[in-house]
Amino acid sequence: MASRTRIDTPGRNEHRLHTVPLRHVLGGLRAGGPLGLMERTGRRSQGALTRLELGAFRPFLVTHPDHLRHVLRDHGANYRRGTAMWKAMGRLTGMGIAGEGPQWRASRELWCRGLSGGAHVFADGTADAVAGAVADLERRVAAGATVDALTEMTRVVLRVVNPAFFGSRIPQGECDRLAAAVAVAFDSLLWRMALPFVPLAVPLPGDRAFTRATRTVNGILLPLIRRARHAHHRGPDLMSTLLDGADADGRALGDAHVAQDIVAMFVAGSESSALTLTWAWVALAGHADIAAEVRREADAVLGGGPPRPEHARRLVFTRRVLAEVCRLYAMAWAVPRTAVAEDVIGGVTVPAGATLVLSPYLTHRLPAFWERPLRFDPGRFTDERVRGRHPLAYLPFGDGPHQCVGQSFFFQQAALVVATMMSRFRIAVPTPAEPRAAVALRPRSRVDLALTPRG
Ligand code: HEM
Repeated sequence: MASRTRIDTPGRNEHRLHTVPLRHVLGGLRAGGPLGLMERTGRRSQGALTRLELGAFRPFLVTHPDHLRHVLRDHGANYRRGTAMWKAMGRLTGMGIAGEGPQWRASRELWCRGLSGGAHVFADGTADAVAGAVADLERRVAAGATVDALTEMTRVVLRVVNPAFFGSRIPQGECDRLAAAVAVAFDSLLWRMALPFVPLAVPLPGDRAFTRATRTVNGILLPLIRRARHAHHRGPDLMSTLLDGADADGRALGDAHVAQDIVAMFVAGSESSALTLTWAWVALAGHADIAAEVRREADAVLGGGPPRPEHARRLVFTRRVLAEVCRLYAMAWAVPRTAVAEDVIGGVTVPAGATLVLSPYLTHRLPAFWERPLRFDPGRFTDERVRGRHPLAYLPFGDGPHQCVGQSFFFQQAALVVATMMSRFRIAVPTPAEPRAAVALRPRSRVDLALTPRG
């Protein structure tokens, strides 16, 4: 399918360029869509730097852990976010945590401080939110009924977000309305992402929906921020951390900066968490022995009672299961970067301005780093096996300066969600689910969960 244009060190995939001509790109897309094309290309290139020939647009696909270390760590300053996707997203998420430069750094420091301190400060809120969401579900479903996995996981995630982000300052209904509006605004940017050269003055599909949705977002967030700013008492929640923090010039963050950072958090954190939890049910349904082990651990740790913050740390096997879900269903299947200056990666010249697409999804399937990569095996995440692996062979949360700030928050809430659900329900997924590549890795069709309360 593909041809090799240059071989610097024969037999060593990290030192050659692999090219995929346009007709093969189109053939691959027709046969299996974007994800099918990626999987086919990944199998052929086996970690070699790959150039996809798409006419005028010729991105490099980067999957080898050594190359990822080069781009994300060793020469990270040369690879920035300035791709069309990030530029379009900037209209929604601003130039704080979702940007680059000094304002991004100031925002990042605040979010890291809030989330690392928060892991214990708002952990009670997280555990209570999980308990409440699962109890609601128990009340709503009749034995054997099926529910939409993604809808239910989104509901749980948003219950957790409210105390963590807002100190439960807004009613849950408003938090859900905010999340829905952020999702609509984000989806409406698709045309602007695809056609970044079209000026804003020229209307594109999605523009009106974007304006309406951002009006809703601001209508909910800005009054909330103003009230919190003038309140006498502020809590340990993330919005308070932002309000008490300073920007790159040492000034308090403005209302718009705080609002855009919160929107960025919804975009980065909510859907990815809900989707990963959805994939966890798909994976467990296909592996009865692993599911039984998760249930045994849930019963032993929770003891039939509600989840508590300290349980998250003790759910060791469940966390390994989640780590393996993040490997096989890497939400951020493609992470774009732009090269600022010309560079050489593994002997291959990458020109200034080139687009690079890093693909954790493909890296996680490289047989040179993962034995039987398609097998679901949480045993890959024992401390010993993690230590024995290339540090960049596993990067569902990215790496380098922009590495995810919500990783430990995700594992904490997700472990509690899985354990609480397992201790309350017998869970089946009646129809197998396959992934498709949208901005995140989504199921091709609705994933049903058949739930039977355990009594
Ligand atoms: C399964 C869940 C999640 C996955 C797979 C995930 C994945 C990622 C990845 C791959 C990146 C790096 C993007 C890049 O390099 O351009 C990232 C960044 C980020 N994530 Fe997550 N994430 C998850 C959950 C969360 C949560 C729960 C939050 C917030 C509470 C969050 C907030 C962020 C933020 C703010 C960034 C940007 C950091 C920066 O640019 O400095 N993520 N995430």
